[in-house]
Amino acid sequence: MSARIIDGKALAAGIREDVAQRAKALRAQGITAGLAVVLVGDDPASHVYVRNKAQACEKAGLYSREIRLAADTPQATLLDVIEGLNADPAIHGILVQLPLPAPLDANQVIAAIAADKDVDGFHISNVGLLMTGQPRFIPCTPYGVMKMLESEKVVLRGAEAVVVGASNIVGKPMAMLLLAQGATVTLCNSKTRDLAAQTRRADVLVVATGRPNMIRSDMIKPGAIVIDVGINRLPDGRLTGDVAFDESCAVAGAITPVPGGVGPMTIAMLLVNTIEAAERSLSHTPLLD
Ligand SMILES: Nc1nc(=O)c2c([nH]1)NC[C@@H]1CN(c3ccc(C(=O)N[C@@H](CCC(=O)O)C(=O)O)cc3)C=[N+]21
Repeated sequence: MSARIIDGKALAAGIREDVAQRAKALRAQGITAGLAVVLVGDDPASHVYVRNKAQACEKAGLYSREIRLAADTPQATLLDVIEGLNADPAIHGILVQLPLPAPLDANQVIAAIAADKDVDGFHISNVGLLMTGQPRFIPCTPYGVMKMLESEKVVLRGAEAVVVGASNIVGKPMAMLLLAQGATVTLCNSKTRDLAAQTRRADVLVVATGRPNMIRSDMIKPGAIVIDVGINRLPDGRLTGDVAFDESCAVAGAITPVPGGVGPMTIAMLLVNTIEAAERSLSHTPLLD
């Protein structure tokens, strides 16, 4: 038996096509949806993601603006940049690439982003809305994972879902989304006593730890749906996930590859959130005074 490979790249392409249609309809009403990406410092991996995001915007007919700042940019300067984007009518979505170089305070920076332009869904008001079942912006990676599960017609109601990794960006919102669909959710962290005992119970296993190949085939329930959020660059330059892919294919029912799995979906959902923000701006245009 060999697992179905969930093609994130193909699914993302379809979603981006849909965004392109919506962008075209908005342009007909005089609005070009705009995304600002703020990149502080010169981490080479971050540059690759930022370039991918800009390309995806361009292909879908969105305006994108890149703001590159030096690694030693003061906190106050970064906050000023965000204030400017908050007030800029050409910008509907703002993304500040994380992690920020030390000693910048990411929590304070995220809090400064206008909640209705927070297309990452990281602002506490958006986190609170998600947690209480009134989502405004759903964080892109877990949102993309839900779209993959939907496309696979995975039944979440009553399913055992295990999420490994409890970050604000992936694990915690992932758990909330699975719970909202009726799954029984276990959220594991680096202190979990017997991780394998947890993962082996999972009908749906989502892994976001940043540790290459930490999930081995003997930690997977036969037939399980395995979603690998990890993107790790090995010393030889290749990318690998948090799940040992080849051996896990023999056990899982379906599995996402790396690359070509969750990564492209993250970018697609960023475009979805941006077009959503632009559409909302149309219906909430303040009256001139
Ligand atoms: N505020 C913020 N929001 C983010 O969404 C965010 C962030 N900060 N910081 C960094 C991470 C990482 N991230 C990726 C997005 C797409 C791919 C992607 O498209 N990956 C391709 C391969 C890319 C390659 O070849 O390196 C794939 O998996 O097939 C990867 C990583 C978004 N992030």
